[in-house]
Amino acid sequence: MEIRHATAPDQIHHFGTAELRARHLVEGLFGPEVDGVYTHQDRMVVAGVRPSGKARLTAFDPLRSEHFLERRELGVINIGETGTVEVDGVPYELDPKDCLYVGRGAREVTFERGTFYLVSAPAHETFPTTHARLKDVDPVRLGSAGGSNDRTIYKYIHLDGIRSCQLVMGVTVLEPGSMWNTMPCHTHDRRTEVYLYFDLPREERVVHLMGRPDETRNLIVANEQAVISPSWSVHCGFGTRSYAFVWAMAGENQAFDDMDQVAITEMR
Ligand SMILES: O=C(O)C(=O)C[C@H](O)C(=O)CO
Ligand SMILES: [Zn+2]
Repeated sequence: MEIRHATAPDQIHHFGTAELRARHLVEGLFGPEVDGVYTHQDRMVVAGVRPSGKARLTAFDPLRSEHFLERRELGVINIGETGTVEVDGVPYELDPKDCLYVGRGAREVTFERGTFYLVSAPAHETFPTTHARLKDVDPVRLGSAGGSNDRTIYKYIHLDGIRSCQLVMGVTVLEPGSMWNTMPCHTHDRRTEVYLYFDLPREERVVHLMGRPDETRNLIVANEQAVISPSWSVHCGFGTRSYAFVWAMAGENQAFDDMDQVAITEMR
């Protein structure tokens, strides 16, 4: 597991493309074993696995704990075909884009088939392990074809959905022909947010914008890559094709709407 330190807003104007990517872009998440990045931005763990047999969630060294979820909670989204996550002997069959929340204290978590994206944050309390299916979630339709941002937000882990200590997590799916996510954009100084882009054809890219609203930078992002956005950073993007993405947050509060909106005319 790779460790990444936090970035302060006054550092970003010194970054060239390579340093910006090294600090904020997460590539190569979906190997046969669970692996990923431990970021000091709100101490989130961003990981993934595309199991070839049965893959196990282990206690990586940066955690210094007996098992991964000893002091943490976990959100899992299946971005591939149907697969199984087993938690302490209980199997959960996740269809494409389904979510599983795993509460603090679970000891043995395994993955079979499917392609699983994992986000974890420190937890002070145990909430029940819960499976939520895409088809059972109330979709929130936003944007318009005219704005090239006609999209549907599926909120899974949030104050009115699956309860958690810190994690807030869901999936946004763009309609064919719509390219913009999260525009107009926002920051939320209370939370770090990580986007994982998926369902994007191999040759296509998302131009992801980050940085302070008045000093943005871009990352060119491929399918199944994630971007870590510090609390002070905007996070939005434009695809060369439609795509979906998983958004996940942790930090001070869990109010989804607690956003500091940025007018398009204020962006630089
Ligand atoms: O398409 C969108 O807009 C989003 O999905 C926005 C994210 O959910 C987000 O940034 C929440 O803070
Ligand atoms: Zn956000």
